[in-house]
Amino acid sequence: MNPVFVAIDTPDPQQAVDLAASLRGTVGGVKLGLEFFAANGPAGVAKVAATGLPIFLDLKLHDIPNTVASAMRALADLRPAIVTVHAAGGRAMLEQAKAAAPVETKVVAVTVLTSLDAGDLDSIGVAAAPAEQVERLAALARDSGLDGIVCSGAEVEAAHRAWPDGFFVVPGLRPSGSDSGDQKRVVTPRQARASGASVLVIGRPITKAEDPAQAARDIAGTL
Ligand SMILES: O=C(O)c1cc(=O)[nH]c(=O)n1[C@@H]1O[C@H](COP(=O)(O)O)[C@@H](O)[C@H]1O
Repeated sequence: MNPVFVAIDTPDPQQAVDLAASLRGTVGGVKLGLEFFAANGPAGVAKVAATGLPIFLDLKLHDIPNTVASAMRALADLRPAIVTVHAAGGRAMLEQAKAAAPVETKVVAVTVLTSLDAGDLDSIGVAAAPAEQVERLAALARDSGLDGIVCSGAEVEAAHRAWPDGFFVVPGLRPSGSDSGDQKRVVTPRQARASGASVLVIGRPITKAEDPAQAARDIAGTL
Protein backbone atom coordinates (compact mmCIF):
# COMPACT_ATOMS: atom_id res chain seq x y z
CA MET A 1 0.00 0.00 0.00
CA ASN A 2 1.16 3.55 -0.78
CA PRO A 3 1.85 5.04 2.68
CA VAL A 4 1.34 8.68 1.64
CA PHE A 5 -1.91 10.33 2.73
CA VAL A 6 -2.18 13.85 1.34
CA ALA A 7 -3.50 16.41 3.83
CA ILE A 8 -6.02 18.49 1.88
CA ASP A 9 -6.42 21.52 4.11
CA THR A 10 -8.82 23.86 2.31
CA PRO A 11 -12.35 25.16 2.93
CA ASP A 12 -13.16 24.80 -0.80
CA PRO A 13 -14.96 21.48 -1.54
CA GLN A 14 -14.44 21.59 -5.31
CA GLN A 15 -10.73 22.25 -4.90
CA ALA A 16 -10.54 19.28 -2.53
CA VAL A 17 -12.40 16.96 -4.93
CA ASP A 18 -10.29 18.09 -7.92
CA LEU A 19 -7.05 17.66 -5.99
CA ALA A 20 -8.07 14.21 -4.70
CA ALA A 21 -9.07 13.13 -8.21
CA SER A 22 -5.77 14.36 -9.66
CA LEU A 23 -3.81 12.41 -7.01
CA ARG A 24 -5.70 9.12 -7.36
CA GLY A 25 -3.14 6.41 -8.10
CA THR A 26 -0.30 8.60 -6.78
CA VAL A 27 -1.21 8.68 -3.07
CA GLY A 28 -2.65 6.04 -0.74
CA GLY A 29 -5.42 8.24 0.64
CA VAL A 30 -6.65 11.70 1.60
CA LYS A 31 -6.59 13.32 5.03
CA LEU A 32 -9.38 15.81 5.70
CA GLY A 33 -9.09 17.87 8.86
CA LEU A 34 -10.69 20.62 10.86
CA GLU A 35 -10.47 23.31 8.18
CA PHE A 36 -12.29 21.21 5.59
CA PHE A 37 -14.79 19.74 8.07
CA ALA A 38 -15.69 23.10 9.61
CA ALA A 39 -16.50 24.46 6.16
CA ASN A 40 -18.15 21.43 4.56
CA GLY A 41 -19.23 18.92 7.21
CA PRO A 42 -19.98 15.23 6.55
CA ALA A 43 -21.53 15.98 3.13
CA GLY A 44 -18.25 17.51 1.99
CA VAL A 45 -16.32 14.48 3.24
CA ALA A 46 -18.67 12.19 1.30
CA LYS A 47 -17.95 14.14 -1.91
CA VAL A 48 -14.19 13.60 -1.53
CA ALA A 49 -14.75 9.95 -0.58
CA ALA A 50 -16.64 9.50 -3.86
CA THR A 51 -13.30 9.88 -5.68
CA GLY A 52 -12.58 6.36 -4.35
CA LEU A 53 -9.60 7.25 -2.17
CA PRO A 54 -9.55 6.05 1.47
CA ILE A 55 -10.44 8.89 3.87
CA PHE A 56 -8.49 9.78 6.99
CA LEU A 57 -10.78 12.00 9.06
CA ASP A 58 -8.51 14.07 11.27
CA LEU A 59 -10.86 15.73 13.74
CA LYS A 60 -8.62 15.30 16.80
CA LEU A 61 -11.58 14.62 19.08
CA HIS A 62 -10.89 15.70 22.66
CA ASP A 63 -13.77 16.06 25.15
CA ILE A 64 -15.51 14.10 27.89
CA PRO A 65 -15.95 10.40 27.04
CA ASN A 66 -19.70 10.58 26.32
CA THR A 67 -19.32 13.51 23.92
CA VAL A 68 -16.44 11.92 22.03
CA ALA A 69 -18.25 8.57 21.76
CA SER A 70 -21.40 10.32 20.48
CA ALA A 71 -19.38 12.29 17.92
CA MET A 72 -17.73 9.06 16.77
CA ARG A 73 -21.13 7.40 16.29
CA ALA A 74 -22.31 10.44 14.31
CA LEU A 75 -19.34 10.01 11.93
CA ALA A 76 -19.85 6.26 11.45
CA ASP A 77 -21.81 6.52 8.17
CA LEU A 78 -18.73 8.08 6.53
CA ARG A 79 -16.82 4.81 7.13
CA PRO A 80 -13.47 6.61 7.46
CA ALA A 81 -10.32 4.48 7.22
CA ILE A 82 -8.70 6.43 10.08
CA VAL A 83 -9.99 8.88 12.73
CA THR A 84 -7.92 10.88 15.24
CA VAL A 85 -8.58 11.61 18.91
CA HIS A 86 -6.27 13.34 21.42
CA ALA A 87 -4.47 10.92 23.77
CA ALA A 88 -4.58 13.66 26.44
CA GLY A 89 -8.33 13.03 26.70
CA GLY A 90 -7.46 10.10 28.97
CA ARG A 91 -8.17 6.39 29.18
CA ALA A 92 -11.97 6.41 29.47
CA MET A 93 -12.30 8.77 26.51
CA LEU A 94 -9.96 6.63 24.39
CA GLU A 95 -11.75 3.38 25.26
CA GLN A 96 -15.17 4.80 24.51
CA ALA A 97 -13.97 6.40 21.27
CA LYS A 98 -12.72 3.04 20.01
CA ALA A 99 -15.86 1.22 21.15
CA ALA A 100 -18.05 3.72 19.25
CA ALA A 101 -16.10 3.59 15.96
CA PRO A 102 -16.94 1.26 13.05
CA VAL A 103 -14.86 -1.94 13.34
CA GLU A 104 -12.97 -1.22 10.14
CA THR A 105 -11.96 2.31 11.24
CA LYS A 106 -8.52 2.72 12.78
CA VAL A 107 -8.73 5.03 15.79
CA VAL A 108 -5.37 6.69 16.42
CA ALA A 109 -4.36 9.00 19.25
CA VAL A 110 -2.47 12.24 18.69
CA THR A 111 0.37 12.29 21.23
CA VAL A 112 2.43 15.52 21.03
CA LEU A 113 1.62 17.76 18.07
CA THR A 114 4.53 18.13 15.64
CA SER A 115 4.18 21.92 15.98
CA LEU A 116 5.33 21.74 19.63
CA ASP A 117 8.83 21.56 21.09
CA ALA A 118 10.11 21.11 24.65
CA GLY A 119 9.56 24.80 25.45
CA ASP A 120 5.91 24.62 24.34
CA LEU A 121 5.34 21.56 26.53
CA ASP A 122 6.92 23.32 29.48
CA SER A 123 4.57 26.28 28.98
CA ILE A 124 1.53 24.01 29.38
CA GLY A 125 2.92 22.34 32.48
CA VAL A 126 4.45 19.25 30.87
CA ALA A 127 8.00 18.89 32.15
CA ALA A 128 8.77 15.81 30.02
CA ALA A 129 10.67 16.10 26.75
CA PRO A 130 8.56 15.45 23.62
CA ALA A 131 9.99 11.93 23.15
CA GLU A 132 9.22 10.95 26.74
CA GLN A 133 5.69 12.36 26.54
CA VAL A 134 5.06 10.52 23.24
CA GLU A 135 6.21 7.28 24.89
CA ARG A 136 3.87 7.79 27.83
CA LEU A 137 0.84 8.62 25.66
CA ALA A 138 1.62 5.78 23.23
CA ALA A 139 1.48 3.31 26.13
CA LEU A 140 -1.84 4.82 27.23
CA ALA A 141 -3.27 4.53 23.70
CA ARG A 142 -2.10 0.91 23.40
CA ASP A 143 -3.49 -0.04 26.82
CA SER A 144 -6.81 1.66 25.97
CA GLY A 145 -7.28 -0.58 22.92
CA LEU A 146 -6.57 1.96 20.19
CA ASP A 147 -5.03 1.02 16.86
CA GLY A 148 -2.09 3.39 16.98
CA ILE A 149 -0.81 6.91 17.46
CA VAL A 150 0.20 10.10 15.68
CA CYS A 151 3.74 11.25 16.48
CA SER A 152 6.66 12.91 14.74
CA GLY A 153 9.28 11.04 12.75
CA ALA A 154 11.74 11.67 15.57
CA GLU A 155 9.80 9.42 17.95
CA VAL A 156 8.32 6.75 15.69
CA GLU A 157 11.21 4.29 15.89
CA ALA A 158 11.07 4.06 19.70
CA ALA A 159 7.26 3.98 19.65
CA HIS A 160 7.30 1.14 17.13
CA ARG A 161 9.74 -0.83 19.25
CA ALA A 162 7.44 -0.51 22.28
CA TRP A 163 4.34 -1.38 20.22
CA PRO A 164 5.38 -3.74 17.40
CA ASP A 165 1.86 -4.21 15.97
CA GLY A 166 0.83 -0.57 16.42
CA PHE A 167 -0.24 1.69 13.55
CA PHE A 168 1.93 4.80 13.31
CA VAL A 169 0.80 7.99 11.59
CA VAL A 170 3.58 10.52 11.03
CA PRO A 171 2.99 14.16 9.96
CA GLY A 172 5.50 17.03 10.11
CA LEU A 173 7.27 15.73 7.00
CA ARG A 174 9.36 17.86 4.68
CA PRO A 175 11.50 16.80 1.72
CA SER A 176 15.05 17.96 2.50
CA GLY A 177 15.61 21.66 1.92
CA SER A 178 11.92 22.67 2.05
CA ASP A 179 10.32 25.18 4.39
CA SER A 180 9.10 23.69 7.69
CA GLY A 181 6.56 26.50 8.29
CA ASP A 182 4.74 26.01 11.61
CA GLN A 183 6.15 22.49 12.14
CA LYS A 184 8.89 22.12 14.79
CA ARG A 185 9.63 18.36 14.93
CA VAL A 186 10.32 17.66 11.28
CA VAL A 187 11.96 14.78 9.39
CA THR A 188 12.00 13.76 5.70
CA PRO A 189 9.40 11.30 4.36
CA ARG A 190 12.18 8.78 3.73
CA GLN A 191 13.47 9.00 7.33
CA ALA A 192 9.95 8.54 8.71
CA ARG A 193 9.26 5.51 6.53
CA ALA A 194 12.61 3.93 7.43
CA SER A 195 11.84 4.49 11.13
CA GLY A 196 8.60 2.50 10.96
CA ALA A 197 5.83 4.95 10.00
CA SER A 198 2.71 3.18 8.68
CA VAL A 199 1.23 6.34 7.16
CA LEU A 200 3.07 9.47 6.00
CA VAL A 201 0.88 12.59 6.22
CA ILE A 202 2.04 15.21 3.73
CA GLY A 203 0.17 18.46 3.10
CA ARG A 204 1.70 21.63 1.77
CA PRO A 205 4.77 20.06 0.10
CA ILE A 206 2.22 18.41 -2.25
CA THR A 207 -0.84 20.68 -2.23
CA LYS A 208 1.08 23.96 -2.68
CA ALA A 209 3.35 22.56 -5.42
CA GLU A 210 2.87 23.83 -8.96
CA ASP A 211 2.15 20.24 -10.02
CA PRO A 212 0.84 18.32 -6.97
CA ALA A 213 0.79 14.93 -8.72
CA GLN A 214 4.42 15.34 -9.78
CA ALA A 215 5.39 16.43 -6.24
CA ALA A 216 3.67 13.33 -4.84
CA ARG A 217 5.50 11.12 -7.38
CA ASP A 218 8.82 12.79 -6.52
CA ILE A 219 8.25 12.12 -2.80
CA ALA A 220 7.22 8.50 -3.48
CA GLY A 221 10.46 8.11 -5.45
CA THR A 222 12.50 8.98 -2.36
CA LEU A 223 10.89 6.33 -0.11
O1 LIG B 1 -3.15 14.66 13.28
C1 LIG B 1 -2.48 15.13 12.36
O2 LIG B 1 -2.64 14.74 11.20
C2 LIG B 1 -1.41 16.07 12.70
C3 LIG B 1 -0.82 15.90 13.93
C4 LIG B 1 0.36 16.60 14.23
O3 LIG B 1 0.95 16.42 15.30
N1 LIG B 1 0.85 17.47 13.32
C5 LIG B 1 0.25 17.70 12.11
O4 LIG B 1 0.78 18.49 11.32
N2 LIG B 1 -0.93 17.05 11.82
C6 LIG B 1 -1.64 17.35 10.55
O5 LIG B 1 -0.81 17.00 9.44
C7 LIG B 1 -0.93 17.94 8.40
C8 LIG B 1 0.45 18.50 8.10
O6 LIG B 1 0.38 19.37 7.02
P1 LIG B 1 1.68 19.98 6.35
O7 LIG B 1 2.50 20.62 7.42
O8 LIG B 1 1.13 20.97 5.35
O9 LIG B 1 2.41 18.81 5.69
C9 LIG B 1 -1.93 19.00 8.84
O10 LIG B 1 -3.18 18.69 8.24
C10 LIG B 1 -2.00 18.83 10.35
O11 LIG B 1 -3.30 19.08 10.84
